[in-house]
Amino acid sequence: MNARLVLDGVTCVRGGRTLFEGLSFVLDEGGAALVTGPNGAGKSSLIRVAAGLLQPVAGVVTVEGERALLTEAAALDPELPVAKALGFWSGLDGRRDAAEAALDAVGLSHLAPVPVRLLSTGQRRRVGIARVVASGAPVWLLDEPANGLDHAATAMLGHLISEHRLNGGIVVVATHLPIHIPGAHGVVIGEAA
Ligand SMILES: Nc1ncnc2c1ncn2[C@@H]1O[C@H](COP(=O)(O)OP(=O)(O)OP(=O)(O)O)[C@@H](O)[C@H]1O
Repeated sequence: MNARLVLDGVTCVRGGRTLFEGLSFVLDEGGAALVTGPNGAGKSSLIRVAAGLLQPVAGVVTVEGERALLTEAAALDPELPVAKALGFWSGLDGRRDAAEAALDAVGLSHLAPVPVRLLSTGQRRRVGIARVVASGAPVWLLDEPANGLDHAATAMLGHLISEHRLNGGIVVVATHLPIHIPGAHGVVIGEAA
């Protein structure tokens, strides 16, 4: 996988408050960053900056490779069966066949025919993770990926992240839950106001 993510002197201001200032790090193939900090510190904002959805007031974000974003909003049609909702996205990515394998990777093949609206919180999050896996994108940007996951599903997430990195992918994880990501670059965002 050809992947690289560089933040160079990035400063983010929201609602008139500086969330982080002059933040720099480089992730090459197989690299990971673990973003931690209290509620409201700016973890989600950093993910959005890395995704190109939020413009920093200073600094530059450089990305090589496609990005896949996981946020609270699963962006899955609630009325569609899980397999179809997932297939919609992987189809857009030109990888329709990847949906089935990704659903299997998160242990939810049995839910393929079930409408998204009937999923539990943790199941919905796992389908969101499957969407990231199915995308084939080398740069994963995961905002609170372990929210709603039980112990086994959190372990599964750790395994998927390890596998992705072994394949040369990059992962940025913002979390307030303990997730062990070996060798991850630690990014601690300052105290909440
Ligand atoms: N659209 C916005 N306009 C102005 N301020 C915003 C906006 N979105 C978020 N903020 C503020 O930016 C700050 C950082 O929010 P962010 O969601 O990045 O924090 P976080 O570290 O992810 O928090 P949490 O752990 O609670 O999810 C908060 O004070 C929040 O109120």
